[in-house]
Amino acid sequence: MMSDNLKKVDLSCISWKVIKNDGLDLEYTVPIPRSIADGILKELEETLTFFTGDLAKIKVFGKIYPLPRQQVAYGDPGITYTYSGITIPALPWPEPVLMLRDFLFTLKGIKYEFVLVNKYRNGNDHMGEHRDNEPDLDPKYPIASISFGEERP
Ligand SMILES: O=C(O)CCC(=O)C(=O)O
Repeated sequence: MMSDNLKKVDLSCISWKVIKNDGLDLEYTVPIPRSIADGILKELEETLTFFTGDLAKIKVFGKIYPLPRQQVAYGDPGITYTYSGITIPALPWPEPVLMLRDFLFTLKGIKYEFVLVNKYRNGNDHMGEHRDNEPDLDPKYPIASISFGEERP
């Protein structure tokens, strides 16, 4: 399994960059070598299936829209996440997503209990500008984001 290779990532080479601004406190790094990252993306593509039906719709100012991206959520049993007028259930962790959770624990010492996966199929899929200020999020813990695939221009 390609995600097993995360255990081989040399953590001593990782350098973090920091961006601090009004209301922004961000640390970022590119810790996964391209060859490993591409394999993990392939494994994710082969493993994950995305929400359909009502779970693939959002409500903005009372109006219902189809999501302009694909989405699925995983987490510990019983967790749900409510945002933009929908409540999504956490499905059981698939193996490659668990490996990424373990990788984040190794990197930051935080054991995340939930993940929202967003897939942007092409240049039309997107995520609007937003604040992650949902009541379900615990402000004591930072949000972690891992991106795979193409760079956006
Ligand atoms: O896909 C991304 O990295 C952005 C995700 C995001 O902003 C969110 O899920 O709230």
